[in-house]
Amino acid sequence: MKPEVDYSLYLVTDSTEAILGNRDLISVVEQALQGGVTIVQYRDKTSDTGVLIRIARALHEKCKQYSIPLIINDRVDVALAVGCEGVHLGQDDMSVTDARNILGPSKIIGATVSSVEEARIAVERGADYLGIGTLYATNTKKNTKDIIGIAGTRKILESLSHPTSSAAAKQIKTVCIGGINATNIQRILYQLHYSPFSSPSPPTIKPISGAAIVSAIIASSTPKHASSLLRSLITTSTTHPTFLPSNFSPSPSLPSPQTLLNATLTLHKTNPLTHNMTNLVVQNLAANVALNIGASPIMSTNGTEARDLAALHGALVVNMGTSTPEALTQYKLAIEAYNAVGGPVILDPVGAGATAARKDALRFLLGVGYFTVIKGNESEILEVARASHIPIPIPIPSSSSTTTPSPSSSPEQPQPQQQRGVDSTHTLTHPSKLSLVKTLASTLRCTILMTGPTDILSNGTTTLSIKNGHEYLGRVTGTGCTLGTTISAYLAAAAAASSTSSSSSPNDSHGPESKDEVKNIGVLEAALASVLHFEIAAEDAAASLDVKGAGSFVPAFLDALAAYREGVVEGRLGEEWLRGRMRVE
Ligand SMILES: Nc1ncnc2c1ncn2[C@@H]1O[C@H](COP(=O)(O)OP(=O)(O)OP(=O)(O)O)[C@@H](O)[C@H]1O
Ligand SMILES: Cc1ncsc1CCO
Repeated sequence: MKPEVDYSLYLVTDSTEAILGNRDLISVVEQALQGGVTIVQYRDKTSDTGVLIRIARALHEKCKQYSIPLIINDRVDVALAVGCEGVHLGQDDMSVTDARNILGPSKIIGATVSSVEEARIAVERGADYLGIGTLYATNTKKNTKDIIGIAGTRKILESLSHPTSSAAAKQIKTVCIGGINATNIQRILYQLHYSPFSSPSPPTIKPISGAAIVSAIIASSTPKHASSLLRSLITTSTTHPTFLPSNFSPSPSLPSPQTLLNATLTLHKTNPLTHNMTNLVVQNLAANVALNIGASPIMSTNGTEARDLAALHGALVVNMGTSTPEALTQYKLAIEAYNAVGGPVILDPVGAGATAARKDALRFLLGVGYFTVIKGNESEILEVARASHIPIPIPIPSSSSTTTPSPSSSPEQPQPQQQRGVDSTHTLTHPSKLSLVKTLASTLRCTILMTGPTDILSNGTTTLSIKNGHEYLGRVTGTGCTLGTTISAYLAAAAAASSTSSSSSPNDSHGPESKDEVKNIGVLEAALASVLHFEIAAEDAAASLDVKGAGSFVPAFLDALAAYREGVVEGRLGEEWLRGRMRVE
């Protein structure tokens, strides 16, 4: 009988100097077993057969003491010699069929796959589980060909659970591998719908069964502690992962005007901190926008103070506008600090499609942590989609546009234009934008806002088009960036209000009376409320008699942002008014 295996914390060993150092592998694995790894794979690509068998035998003895299965990488002969529970085969190793013939039906056979086709073949040949990857580049694996990210892994999981897939595909166990550690494991499992139970949720995707870890345990100076930390992170990831703000809930439909007004009242009442790691161009404007909407801004690019700031229940904006290699390490510290306490984090990948350095920076940041909201103009969101391995829609053919094919483009298909600076190109049809934003949101399990004359907002379930705003916004630099600040303030307020009693407030006002109303302000509601505050204020400012152009628009806009908040707080701007002003569908 094949043993029932718990794949949730799958340890893969590495005996190389860079990872294991001069420590004894058996003792490191024993500590990992004490910490709670649920399955062990002995992976050693260099030792001679005699050494492999000796170490495998010793590892098997230890694993048996903890009733944990031992799998041998590649070497079916070694697995046979020691009589352990199974083998793991790479694409260049013996085929699953041959291994099954040699080992028989009772042994566990796993296969590495990095595409839907490889997964299909491994299932057909009778593999028990799939090692899907590489998720992220690591020091030991930098080959970008195999790096498939969250979207590539999800594509494989989706194919396995497709209605037309075989029963074996639906039942097969799966683990993800590549660059997984304590800072990212919850986000990865969340984005891959980890479930210790086999019922798929949502039904379109088969949940991942576990995560394979190499250096986060083997290279750790305290493998027992590293393993037990990972184990507890896996366990809590099924209830509420730490990085999710407390008000996170997938909203089913268009939020009501009253909920949106409540979001503004909550912002006024909580006066939240908005921590901006933003570009040099917009520092001052962003701080002034924050003050006028009713938030408390701090502009800080020093990642070492992020933990202290994250404890103040604010939100973080990471804006790549003028970032440097050094800035990226500071962003990482800050994102980790906010993720650790469930503080909302907004990513604004400014100019992400313009240069190789920005493309790399975006890929780095997407691997660092969870973003509650990712906002950007069309070019920037297209680059987020590329970085997330999501197919790019075909742009509107334009005889006047000089399209620059991207490296991945097929010769026949026009590709969206290369972003020239921080400004956006406008090449997609509205339906393509809707579909892209929705797919991106559901793949990354976050909220995406694509700005432009019509903004598109989606949490993967509800997708909205927002037609408010004024063309002056497009003629003032950094309005997209300051919209990011505005969103952060609304998210922080909604998260703080949902986790504390609505009675504790620094400002007196007619705030939302019932705690339930506050609880209804999820991420989508807060994001929509912030966009409407920003854009209706822009419309009001542009209509002011003193405004003659983009220059005089800026001070009037700050005034209008404050006037909007005051109007809502004083009850002059109510439900009917907002219903008449919002152009959302
Ligand atoms: N023509 C327009 N009509 C109405 N609103 C607009 C128009 N152009 C931009 N906006 C609004 O301006 C804000 C910023 O969006 P935009 O797409 O210009 O951001 P961005 O390119 O990231 O800006 P920046 O890089 O200058 O910060 C959004 O609220 C958007 O709705
Ligand atoms: C102009 C500009 N350059 C880098 S950031 C920025 C502000 C608008 O995004």
